[in-house]
Amino acid sequence: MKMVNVMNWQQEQDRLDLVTEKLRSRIAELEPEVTGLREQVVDIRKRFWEEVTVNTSTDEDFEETFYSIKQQEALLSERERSHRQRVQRFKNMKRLLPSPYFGRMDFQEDGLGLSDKIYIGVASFVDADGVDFLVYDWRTPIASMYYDHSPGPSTYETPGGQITGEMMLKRQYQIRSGQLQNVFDTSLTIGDELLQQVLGKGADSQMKSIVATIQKEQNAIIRNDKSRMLIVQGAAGSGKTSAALQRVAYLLYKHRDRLKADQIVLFSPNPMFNSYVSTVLPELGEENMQQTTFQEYLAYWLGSTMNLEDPFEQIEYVLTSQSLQGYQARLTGMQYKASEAFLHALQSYALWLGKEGMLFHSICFRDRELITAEQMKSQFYSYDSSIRLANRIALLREWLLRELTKLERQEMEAPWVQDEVDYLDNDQYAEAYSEVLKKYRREEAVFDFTEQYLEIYGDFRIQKDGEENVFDFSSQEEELLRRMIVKEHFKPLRRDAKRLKFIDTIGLYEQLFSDEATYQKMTGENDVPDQWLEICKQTKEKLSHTELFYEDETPFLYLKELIEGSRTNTMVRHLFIDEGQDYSPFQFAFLKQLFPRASMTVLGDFSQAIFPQSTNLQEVDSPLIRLYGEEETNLFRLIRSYRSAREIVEFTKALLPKEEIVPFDRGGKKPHLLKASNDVERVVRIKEDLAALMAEGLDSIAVITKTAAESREAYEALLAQGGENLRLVTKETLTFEKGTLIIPAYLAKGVEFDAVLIYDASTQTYHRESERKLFYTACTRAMHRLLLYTTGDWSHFIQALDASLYEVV
Ligand SMILES: Nc1ncnc2c1ncn2[C@@H]1O[C@H](COP(=O)(O)OP(=O)(O)OP(=O)(O)O)[C@@H](O)[C@H]1O
Repeated sequence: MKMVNVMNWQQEQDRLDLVTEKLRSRIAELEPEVTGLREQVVDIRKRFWEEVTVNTSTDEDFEETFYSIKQQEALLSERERSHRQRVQRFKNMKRLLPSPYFGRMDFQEDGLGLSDKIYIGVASFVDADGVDFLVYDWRTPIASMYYDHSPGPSTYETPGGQITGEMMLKRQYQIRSGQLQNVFDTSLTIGDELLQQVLGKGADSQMKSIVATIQKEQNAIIRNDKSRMLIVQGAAGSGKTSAALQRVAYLLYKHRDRLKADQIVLFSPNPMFNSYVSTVLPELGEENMQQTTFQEYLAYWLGSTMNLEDPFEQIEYVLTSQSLQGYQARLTGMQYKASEAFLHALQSYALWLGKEGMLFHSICFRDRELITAEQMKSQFYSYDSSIRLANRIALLREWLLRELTKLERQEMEAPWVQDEVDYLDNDQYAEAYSEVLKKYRREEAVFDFTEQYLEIYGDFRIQKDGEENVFDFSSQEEELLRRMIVKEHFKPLRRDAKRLKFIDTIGLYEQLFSDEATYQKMTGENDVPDQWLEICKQTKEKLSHTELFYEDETPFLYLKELIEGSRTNTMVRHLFIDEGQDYSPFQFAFLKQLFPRASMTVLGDFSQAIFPQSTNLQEVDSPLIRLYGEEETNLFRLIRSYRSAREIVEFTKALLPKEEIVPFDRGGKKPHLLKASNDVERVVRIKEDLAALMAEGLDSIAVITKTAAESREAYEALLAQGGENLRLVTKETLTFEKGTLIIPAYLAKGVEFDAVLIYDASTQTYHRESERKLFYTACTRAMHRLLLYTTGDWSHFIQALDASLYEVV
């Protein structure tokens, strides 16, 4: 690091003052205009019809009116567009004002004499002449050089080709309220002083933008716009989430004329994470993308008819139910149901169903089968087998609706209808009649009804004209009423038919889990997993209660869509999947199908794969690479870890077999190991440590446990010892707040804390190889301090470490 000398400092402050002044005066200049524009637009809207001549008496007049309206419309939308742009510019200037830029580079382009001073900030600011860029937006092509190069020969890409030249100077600034706080000149060997400062700070309840200190390897990810699929395998704390959010902002800028924030979707690991990252984009002056979780999607489509297990219940089972019967089979089932093999099995199964084996629910009415499952089946297989399954289902639906209409007509004669009519006393009768009338007028059946009514009313008139007393008004009215009654009763049948409820999806999914030979016949799959029959038994047992295991939910929905026709969302253009290692190959294939027009960015860390259905992101034959093919896929690896102090990274890195992770050089304290002789002593110790950490100024602390039950136990034990201001985090927790949290490791994914206390690092708790990654994930949440506790023997993951990596206290 080299601090700039006093003379340069003064020059920089003078330049800053100048830019600040220009910003101020432009803001003052624009303010009335921006407000004026808004009023103008409102005004045009209000007077829209006053301004157009509405005259349609002749063709010519009509044409004139038409053009007059068109003209008004064009004027209005032009005003609106320019209004929007101006407001955006105005907002950008206001955002720039306190800290107009964070970087500068002096660049001499080859072949040009003078070097340019390029200042970089969160938005562009052009001088009044409209030519001179006082500040460049960090997303402009030239600004890329700032992140990619140190002083020396440099290049950057523009739409017109590559520009080369010499970077003479690279400078970083910290500016607050228009005052220079720090100025650093950087070079390759000196490193990133600003980053040192930023990383030394405390954790926040909201993620921050990293725009001022984006690293070269992150910049490549942020700006890569070439491939359909971008995969980032990055160590814990290497900035995957940060880079993803910067990438969203970059894409919104680069494609601002055609891409809107709601065309980008981020899949997050849990709802709390949504709140954690929600301020980054607004901080960068962009609107937030859509955020969701995969579970939310499943719940939307399946939640109303089935009881769904969520991924956290699934992981609790994996972590706590080893001793239960059938545990191993369920685990094997989880893996199989997550695989591409099972996806292919379902595809083949759907083809098989095209020929035989479809299952339907009979349509029943008043304890009678109106249309039997067998009738539907034979109707279904009477359609040409070359028609796609989903299209044949659509044909069957049409057929059913027609059949229902016929049956409805027949049903009018049924005695129960007459009973129902008779049952009405006079008042009720009149009331029901007018109710029925009103209702049918309101609803879609109105045309249908009017037709019927006219039919009857017409008859009445004809008869009335001819023979005065023959007409029996009440019998006609009764007939109408009978029709209405039947129609009302048939409504749910029609609605269910429209919604394809006649397909026995549960039965079809259940049917798959038959003995090996049948499974092979239906799917063509020769390999079934071990303990197949036990897997079948468990799955069926769950289905019999209209429940689904988490691992069955995506396959179930997929099968449903293979039969009914798949849903697609063509509006979404970019999909971001964070914690990508926790999604199954099956889920990825599903997402690809769901968003056919979207590019995908998948970020993850296989070392943090804590769910049994995980996907390895970077293996040569990873299903993820196969998803769009190698040609369409770019794989990036991030190995530098920014989150934790060096000592913590060295400790956590050693927990993994051979993971390449390079700590960012920020010193701290070694992890502390504390062994207590019993639970009470441990909790008392934790309470004291919490107080000491807070006294050090660390205000975001997490006590991390393995399971939800352990979290509750820790929470209660701490409360019993007089612990204060503790917050127990469960899967229902929606917001992320500062303070002291008690949280299971799987919910702490993706977030970070000043200090992490591992509540129980004993060998009983972290023992199995599959728990190594969970333990690693928990420890890597720590930025500045990591403390581990036990009352028994240390986990053998710790025992295997070199003693120099920690301090026993
Ligand atoms: N270039 C950078 N400049 C400043 N801070 C950075 C940079 N890159 C990463 N960080 C910081 O490092 C921390 C970890 O970043 P982030 O959460 O994005 O990592 P991650 O790879 O998603 O981590 P994990 O997989 O462990 O959840 C954050 O505090 C982030 O602000």
